[in-house]
Amino acid sequence: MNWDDSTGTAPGEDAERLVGAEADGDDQAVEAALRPKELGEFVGQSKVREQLDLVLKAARQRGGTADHVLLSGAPGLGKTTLSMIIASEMSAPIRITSGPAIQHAGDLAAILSSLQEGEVLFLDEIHRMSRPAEEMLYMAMEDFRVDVIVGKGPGATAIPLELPPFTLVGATTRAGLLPPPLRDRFGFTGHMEFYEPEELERVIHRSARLLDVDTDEEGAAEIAGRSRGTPRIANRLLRRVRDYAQVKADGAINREIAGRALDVYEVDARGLDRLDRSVLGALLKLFGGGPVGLSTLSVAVGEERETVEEVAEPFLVREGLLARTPRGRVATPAAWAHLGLTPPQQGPHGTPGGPGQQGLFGA
Ligand SMILES: Nc1ncnc2c1ncn2[C@@H]1O[C@H](COP(=O)(O)OP(=O)(O)OP(=O)(O)O)[C@@H](O)[C@H]1O
Repeated sequence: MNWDDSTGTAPGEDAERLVGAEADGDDQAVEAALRPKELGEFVGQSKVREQLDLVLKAARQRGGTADHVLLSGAPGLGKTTLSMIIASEMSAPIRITSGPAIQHAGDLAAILSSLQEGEVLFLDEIHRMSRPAEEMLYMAMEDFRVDVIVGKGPGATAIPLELPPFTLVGATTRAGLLPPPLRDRFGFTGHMEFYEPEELERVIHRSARLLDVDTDEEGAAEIAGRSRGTPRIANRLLRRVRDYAQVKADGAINREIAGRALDVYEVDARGLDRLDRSVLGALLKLFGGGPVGLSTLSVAVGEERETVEEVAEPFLVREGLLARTPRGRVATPAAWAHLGLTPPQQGPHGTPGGPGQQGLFGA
């Protein structure tokens, strides 16, 4: 069986969902207020935190600039937050940009040449930078130098430009897409994992304090369980539950209020939303749990193939509810249990419905 642990999401579509991990406009305003400012305040990611703490302490003791840092992991796990903490721990200013914003090498040269000594340059979505900019970055990272090309064609000349030492913090959701020469130039790479429910509870309690919302232990646990391992989603759900508590109750959040609020928003106990449940529901009810081809499944739920594959499936796969196999999508026993359905009788070869079903629902 070919289990796929992809966590990539389609940025645009995911951002529109309450349980989407990408930031939406509403998040951006609040996130700044909720970001931890120091490494000690940053919840979870204990390995990355411990290792980064050493990198930063050592750099401070040497009175130098910290090594370049690469942070990889799914959206909303705290890469931007960590880059700001790196700058603050190094008492350095930070400049924030992203790969898609740097289309020409000249864009990058303009940023690099205006950096101050020790400054942190945060480059989000570093895997989406253009190739010429990427090549310029190699030299800047290694030698703190860039060649600025003046003129065009055969008369073009390269003018070397010295840069002050700086720390590049690159963030990527797809570390595998980075060319090895770029990856190798980072002194430290931290991989951000999804958060455990207890860690998300701490994030929620901290945010509730900052937002001045009364939340008890069980209320925080209820929200954490539906937050898909992601602090950004936890903070967003907390805000929606706060609204509900304010309008429908006395403003305080407990398990019952959190559960009722998130039921209104159609985020279930495991963090699945309407789209996830409709994909899973079709797989179980229409195709007996599969295997079924992606195209057939997409038509059945009335969604684009890409939406099912890139928006709904990664979380279903991660949760062990759906498997991508060479013969198509297959529901796991946990999927039947989650939707409260009984799987069909096991066939002689172990597949729900038996061998007669194989190949029935092609791509
Ligand atoms: N470890 C953490 N402790 C507390 N809050 C956190 C933590 N990680 C993230 N958050 C909160 O989650 C929100 C999203 O974090 P952040 O913007 O750093 O994620 P990101 O990984 O950079 O996302 P993207 O890849 O979409 O840019 C922020 O409001 C931040 O306060």
